[in-house]
Amino acid sequence: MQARTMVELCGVSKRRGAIQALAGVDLAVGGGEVYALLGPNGAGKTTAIALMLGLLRPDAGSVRLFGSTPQDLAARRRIGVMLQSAGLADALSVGELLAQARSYYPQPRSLADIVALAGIEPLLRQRYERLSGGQQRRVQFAVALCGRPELLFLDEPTTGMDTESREQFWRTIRELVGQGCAVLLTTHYLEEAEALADRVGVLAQGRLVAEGSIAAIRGRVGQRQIRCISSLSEEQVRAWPQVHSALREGEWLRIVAAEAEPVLRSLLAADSGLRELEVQRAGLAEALQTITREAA
Ligand SMILES: Nc1ncnc2c1ncn2[C@@H]1O[C@H](COP(=O)(O)OP(=O)(O)OP(=O)(O)O)[C@@H](O)[C@H]1O
Repeated sequence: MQARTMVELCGVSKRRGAIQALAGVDLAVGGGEVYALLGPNGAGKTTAIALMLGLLRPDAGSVRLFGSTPQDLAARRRIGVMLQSAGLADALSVGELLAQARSYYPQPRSLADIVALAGIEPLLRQRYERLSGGQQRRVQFAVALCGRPELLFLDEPTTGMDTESREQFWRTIRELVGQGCAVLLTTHYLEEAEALADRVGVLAQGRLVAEGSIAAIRGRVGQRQIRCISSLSEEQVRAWPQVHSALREGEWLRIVAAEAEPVLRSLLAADSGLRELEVQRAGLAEALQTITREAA
């Protein structure tokens, strides 16, 4: 449990139609923390957010938002939300949308600050429905910032944004986090999780199957990939301790091993003609694939 818990799911289960969308999930986001919820399509990420926002109620377990129920108005005033479906009034201009969103809060963020943080100055007079998908995402972000949220929910926030917009978005998130804002983020862009998240939770088929820092998640899959040009046979290498697999691709030998060093020693001792030796850690993508495959 984090200090100053902002939102938490305790033993939460939720069915959606015939699907067990979440099963016994415990998860908490602490003050000033960026928590990235990752997992394949249908893993339950959006369902988890909908429960935290009080849009759905759990079948079992409990949901707390700032220590209250998510339906509590005072708790809801402390959050900002950017969902996959925005539900903004299409025919309004961006300026009108922001005026409307700011009017919901007793002490809204200034328009100038919102516009600068979201980078939407050139869009203010345009009608929302005429904006591109990436521009609409930026406006949705601006709307989420209107109430000076202490906790931001961002469900796949940068889908459709170009590289520059995405990087500006990341800089803004870091600035807000620097001011003490916490973030619950879902994303399919692993570089986004790597750029922003203090902690990662991995959902697979409704269960939280791994949780920790990016380094810890990567470390759960401690495998090393070794690549070299060698005349050794796959069979010979496979017989060595620590080696999970060895595969020949033309003159290249590709080895996956639990630990690199003993395999490297054996390779160098067995093949004096060995060249182009490369060793890599499993990346976050490989780690997530392995974790979700093992969970299945
Ligand atoms: N309204 C609904 N009615 C029935 N089943 C639903 C409904 N919404 C979601 N589901 C099912 O619940 C499961 C979890 O869906 P959810 O949207 O939470 O996944 P997700 O991890 O957010 O996926 P994605 O990465 O595609 O956004 C899926 O199997 C989905 O088909």
